[in-house]
Amino acid sequence: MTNAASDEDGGPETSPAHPTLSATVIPGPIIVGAGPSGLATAASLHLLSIPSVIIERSDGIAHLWRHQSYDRLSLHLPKQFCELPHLHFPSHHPNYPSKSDFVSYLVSYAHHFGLRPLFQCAATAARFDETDSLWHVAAARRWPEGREQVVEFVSPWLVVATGENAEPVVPEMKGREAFKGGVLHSSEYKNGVDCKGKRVLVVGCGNSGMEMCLDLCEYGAMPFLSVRSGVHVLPRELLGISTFRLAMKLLKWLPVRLVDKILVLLARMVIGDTGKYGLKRPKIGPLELKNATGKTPVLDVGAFNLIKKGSIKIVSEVESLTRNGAKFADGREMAFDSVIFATGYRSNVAHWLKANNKKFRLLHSLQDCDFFSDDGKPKYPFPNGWKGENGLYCVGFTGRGLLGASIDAEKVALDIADRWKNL
Ligand SMILES: Cc1cc2nc3c(=O)[nH]c(=O)nc-3n(C[C@H](O)[C@H](O)[C@H](O)COP(=O)(O)OP(=O)(O)OC[C@H]3O[C@@H](n4cnc5c(N)ncnc54)[C@H](O)[C@@H]3O)c2cc1C
Ligand SMILES: NC(=O)C1=CN([C@@H]2O[C@H](COP(=O)(O)OP(=O)(O)OC[C@H]3O[C@@H](n4cnc5c(N)ncnc54)[C@H](OP(=O)(O)O)[C@@H]3O)[C@@H](O)[C@H]2O)C=CC1
Ligand SMILES: O=C(O)C(=O)Cc1c[nH]c2ccccc12
Repeated sequence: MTNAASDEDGGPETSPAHPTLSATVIPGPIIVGAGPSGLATAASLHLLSIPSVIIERSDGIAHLWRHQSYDRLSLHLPKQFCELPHLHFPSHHPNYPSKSDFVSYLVSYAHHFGLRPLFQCAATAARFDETDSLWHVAAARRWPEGREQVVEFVSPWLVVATGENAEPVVPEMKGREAFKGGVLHSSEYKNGVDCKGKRVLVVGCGNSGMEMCLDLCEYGAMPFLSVRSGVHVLPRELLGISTFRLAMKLLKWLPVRLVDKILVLLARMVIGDTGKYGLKRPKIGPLELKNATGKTPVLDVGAFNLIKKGSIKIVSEVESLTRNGAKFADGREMAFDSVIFATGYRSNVAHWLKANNKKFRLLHSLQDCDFFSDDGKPKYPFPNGWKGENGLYCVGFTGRGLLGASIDAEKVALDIADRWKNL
């Protein structure tokens, strides 16, 4: 077994830096997060014979996929672009695996590489101690009988794999307390079974917002999609092949701006002028925008057609919620039964990686951590955001989905292996 903390094997050792806190010295890297990124890193390390410990706040692997996504979710990219290093998807999985296919792939992946994360174990504070040159990660661990304990893990390496989508973002909105209907974030939406005949306002037109509107229509609800700024809508398939695959092929020969022009032109031929229906395209092309800001184009699986038919109604930015509904930036006011915020997610790194927390740094006169910005993402864009100083690594913050996470994971494992040999 390569992936278990030494407290399960031989009893904890006490760190000299914190005599009051019982600390577990990890014989390899500490990986925070058992999503695809953490699992991919641990598997890649395992193949290099390096043990690691994954700590995960949830009760199992891939929390986002098991608990924070809607029922109809499937991958928008073909499986070849979503697989983790060293293990293919089973051949019987469809080209675009469903959520449950993906979860079962991740479960087999963890099993295949003998990965056994410590569950119900949330990193609450991590810092590099210059006196012992080690990372100290404090975590809140909940035991099966419900007892909670603060534990500490100590290692020369810390791999941050908590994801770009760690916490739902719900914007503060005037009138929210007055609204008497239901309010959800997209991470809580499962399906539209309770929404038949209801007027539902969906705020945010990324992939989640668009696909929930499609789902709501199929359940007989009346969705209204609030759009704040531009968005690129591309059909999931163009010319009979996956749009993403086509883009990857074209990028081998052509610069990104030209590929973007081709994609937008083809999309216009296939689905028409999205701007005419209230979904204006940003000036920057879809791939260039994704690379620069992480903003993902919508890979449409049917919502746009319903927008054209008028089954999904586009409305402008929400100005405020009211007792019965919402007021919009264009002055209109409408009644709604419920509101779903499909307003995205954020990283939580700034809350627990203390070298990145300005207040903590000032209080303890710690050096500035140059690696993460205040939004909890690495300052250096792909492909340079995976390695910090003093054995700090970061996997899955490239703004490039699962493919980016896999690339990071392999780099991190090789780099740690290099240092491992020289210990
Ligand atoms: C609805 C949805 C669909 C998506 N579909 C695709 C797709 O089809 N293709 C694609 O390439 N990408 C997709 N993405 C992007 C997505 O970010 C990745 O697919 C993937 O889940 C990222 O993996 P990750 O391990 O980096 O992060 P996550 O999957 O978010 O995993 C991070 C893990 O860290 C844990 N964690 C967080 N904080 C702590 C803490 N303090 N202590 C301990 N554990 C912690 C979380 O519980 C979680 O299990 C999608 C994202 C969303 C939201
Ligand atoms: N099957 C798949 O592959 C799926 C993949 N995903 C992925 O998950 C990630 C998250 O997607 P998603 O949940 O859609 O989030 P996104 O971050 O992609 O989109 C958020 C949307 O909410 C809007 N928004 C944010 N804040 C506000 C605000 N204060 N007021 C009004 N509008 C606001 C944004 O508008 P603006 O542009 O103006 O900021 C944007 O339209 C993405 O990478 C996405 O591709 C999601 C669903 C399915
Ligand atoms: O769905 C996501 O969040 C992804 O990040 C997948 C993805 C990575 N690179 C892209 C480029 C265009 C569209 C989707 C993706």
